[in-house]
Amino acid sequence: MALTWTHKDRGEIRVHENLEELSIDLVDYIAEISEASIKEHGAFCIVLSGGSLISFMGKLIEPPYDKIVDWAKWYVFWADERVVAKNHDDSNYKLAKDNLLSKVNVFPRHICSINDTVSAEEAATEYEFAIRQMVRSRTVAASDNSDSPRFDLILLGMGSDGHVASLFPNHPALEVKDDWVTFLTDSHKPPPERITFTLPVINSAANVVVVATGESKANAIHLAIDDLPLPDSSLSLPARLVHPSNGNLIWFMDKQAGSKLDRFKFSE
Ligand SMILES: O=C(O)[C@H](O)[C@@H](O)[C@H](O)[C@H](O)COP(=O)(O)O
Repeated sequence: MALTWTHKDRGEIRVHENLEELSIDLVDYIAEISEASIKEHGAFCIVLSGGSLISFMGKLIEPPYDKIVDWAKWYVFWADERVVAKNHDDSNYKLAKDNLLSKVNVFPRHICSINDTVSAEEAATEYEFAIRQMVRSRTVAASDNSDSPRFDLILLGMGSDGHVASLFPNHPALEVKDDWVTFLTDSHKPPPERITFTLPVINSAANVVVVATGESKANAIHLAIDDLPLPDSSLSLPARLVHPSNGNLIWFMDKQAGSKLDRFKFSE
């Protein structure tokens, strides 16, 4: 059974016994938000990331989800992408396509991925333009209080350095406010060229999920969730800057990633 609680300003925290339990809870949650979004506005705009997250979504292609999810209403985006060809093993698009999207009935025209034939800068500009068109046509909702899209669900992984999407500690991309999508040519993790959603876009979503597993994430999880002064500025821990202004934030983790949370220290 997951241990679940709500932190006063860091959202809901779900600590799972093991990865199997985490993955069942995650797909249940995705299916629930999908259904609610489709009921509310006729579409489900979901944003994916790379890394192990996609493997935790694997149960979506199995019964009962394969049949109960209304795949035809899904619109799929990425919070970040490596600027490589779509058939390259580093591509987040390829990862999701091979393991999820090719196995369910999402319409190819509802999949909004980057142009892999242009530079990182051009790919970021084109991707933002495509999303702006979808906000204009109301496929993607608009935020009520800022110039941002309001995605139904943004799914983020987290690195052991606390990076989310391709927003790395102390990188200038963290400070971009006016663009929805920005680009990097010096990513702290290879490959160096990437595009990423900016913080205002992440923080305008209706629901944001951060998934973190394994002991290597325990320190970053502790710093991102517990009330601690950070060693330097908050820009040193991107996950701490995930804070939806008018939406829900849920942290899905296993007990190894949660092992340094104050909650467990105090209950020992
Ligand atoms: O673009 C990338 O380099 C990865 O997608 C990366 O951002 C990943 O999401 C996190 O590092 C968490 O990855 P894991 O969940 O696999 O540890």
